[in-house]
Amino acid sequence: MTERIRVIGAPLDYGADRRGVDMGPSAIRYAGLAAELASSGRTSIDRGDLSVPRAEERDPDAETPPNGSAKFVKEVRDVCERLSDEVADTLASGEFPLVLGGDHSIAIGSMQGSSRDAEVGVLWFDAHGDFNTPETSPSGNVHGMPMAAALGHGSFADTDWANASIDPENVALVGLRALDEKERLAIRESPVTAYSMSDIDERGITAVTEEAVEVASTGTEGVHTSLDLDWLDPKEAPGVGTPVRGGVTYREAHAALEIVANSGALRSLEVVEVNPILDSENETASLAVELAASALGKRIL
Ligand SMILES: NC(=[NH2+])NCCC[C@H](N)C(=O)O
Ligand SMILES: [Mn+2]
Ligand SMILES: [Mn+2]
Repeated sequence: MTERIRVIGAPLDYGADRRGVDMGPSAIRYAGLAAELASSGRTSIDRGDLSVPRAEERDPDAETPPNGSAKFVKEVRDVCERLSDEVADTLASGEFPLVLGGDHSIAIGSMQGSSRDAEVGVLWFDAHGDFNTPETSPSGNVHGMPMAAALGHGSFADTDWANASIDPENVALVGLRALDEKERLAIRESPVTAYSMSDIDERGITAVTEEAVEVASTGTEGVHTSLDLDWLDPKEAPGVGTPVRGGVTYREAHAALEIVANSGALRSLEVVEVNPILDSENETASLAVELAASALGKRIL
């Protein structure tokens, strides 16, 4: 991996209930992203943040979405369309897209942009499946829907902004431990491969991640990796909006992302759900920086 990294901030918080995740990109930069990328032997350029309308400027009509079950879908769509273009442009310029969230709904734009001109698989490191549709979601929050959106499930089937050309056979979800009832059924019925925390307990992080990389990369031109910081145990990553105990440890997370780097298949990366308001002295943002560096080739020796 020698391409220059293009850092793209997507300070979106319309997909989640808890405010503050819009400050994620700043917190991640403040935690030393540029220096860490440089110390990984990578050159990078920071394109700043995509503009996101402030909550205070929200269109009051947008709070009542047409189907009543995906909140602020208009705002999410607007940002995801611009993010998709930026990611596609980055790849077309021969650069590597590193997207900083923002809540996880931005993954809809990242996945669409990354898969626009290539067969792409997805590695999804998350406590959650994010496999709800507007029809199944108990919360209406779009950050619980991006994987289903990219695969064109439910009412996302009729949209052109959400649907990405990703084969579910090349999707691997890793570290699941909090699923809603209908979401769980949808994952079981889908051809995606899902590894729960129980699989990690039984087989270890190395075996699970190696297999997940295989699933995501076989027959593709590269893999988009989406890292939700709530994948880690809340003791390591307290600054997230939807913490779930029983997550992976600090070392397991690094081990997994080093395997991703070693595969040589990484095409685009995003780190999401860092919420500095809920964090303790920016430690979750620092973790996001470290883990991004591991995924991008940083090694101890
Ligand atoms: N990206 C996330 N943190 N997603 C959490 C989703 C939580 C829950 N499953 C929901 O759909 O509302
Ligand atoms: Mn999550
Ligand atoms: Mn998520």
